[in-house]
Amino acid sequence: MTQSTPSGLFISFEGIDGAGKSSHIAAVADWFRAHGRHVTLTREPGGTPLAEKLRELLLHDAMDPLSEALLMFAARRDHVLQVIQPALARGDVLLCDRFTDATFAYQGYGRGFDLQVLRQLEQWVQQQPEQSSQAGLLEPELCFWFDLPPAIAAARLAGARQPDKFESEAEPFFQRVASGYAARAAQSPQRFARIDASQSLEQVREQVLRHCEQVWGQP
Ligand SMILES: Nc1ncnc2c1ncn2[C@@H]1O[C@H](COP(=O)(O)OP(=O)(O)OP(=O)(O)O)[C@@H](O)[C@H]1O
Ligand SMILES: Cc1cn([C@H]2C[C@H](O)[C@@H](COP(=O)(O)O)O2)c(=O)[nH]c1=O
Repeated sequence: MTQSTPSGLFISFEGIDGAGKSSHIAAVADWFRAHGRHVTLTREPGGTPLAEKLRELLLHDAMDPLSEALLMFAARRDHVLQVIQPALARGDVLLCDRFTDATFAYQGYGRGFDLQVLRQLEQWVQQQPEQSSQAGLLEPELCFWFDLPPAIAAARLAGARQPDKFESEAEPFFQRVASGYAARAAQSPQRFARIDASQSLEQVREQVLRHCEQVWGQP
């Protein structure tokens, strides 16, 4: 069950590396601020001092798929408790650069890690007490999914920055990750807004802001 607090709004941004999501989060933040909302901007893995330390390990150190999945969820647990739940309880719009859909796409589909184990970890980390007003699984109300063929993403990233462990993966890995996002979107179409990220920066921004207007722009 998707659950948000009465007034807090949880939105995530997803896609393969280089799909362009980070280029548009600030525009969404500005859109909500212009509509009178307080915005918390954060990211995964990361978002707290502990989770940022884990991010360094995750993005740069070789490890087996189980260690990678456990560290992703350990970072997430701290992030949920220290940042996400408090922000939603305050009624903020919380914009998160990646969340658990990334774990299913990268560790599940990309690495081939057991999806059932990921679902169990998700329950442990994101389940909120039944007796609380936010009972159910904590997850984004909406995920902006920046959909882009891996070959185009790779061309955009080439030379843009020093690649980390994930960005150094070859195209077949990103084909699997992309199929993971497509599968997640097919399973929960009401939670995903697919953005055609192959268009120009300006056109992509228009798609994203049009979606904001349609969903949250009405008085
Ligand atoms: N629509 C676009 N057209 C052309 N280039 C783009 C477009 N969107 C982003 N870029 C460029 O592609 C590169 C990757 O963009 P960005 O960092 O926003 O992607 P990302 O999805 O956040 O990647 P990552 O997840 O790896 O951090 C940047 O150099 C950015 O300027
Ligand atoms: C949350 C999360 C992230 N990842 C991967 C995906 C990216 O390659 C990096 C994060 O880098 P970004 O530039 O900040 O997007 O981490 C992952 O594999 N699993 C996850 O759950």
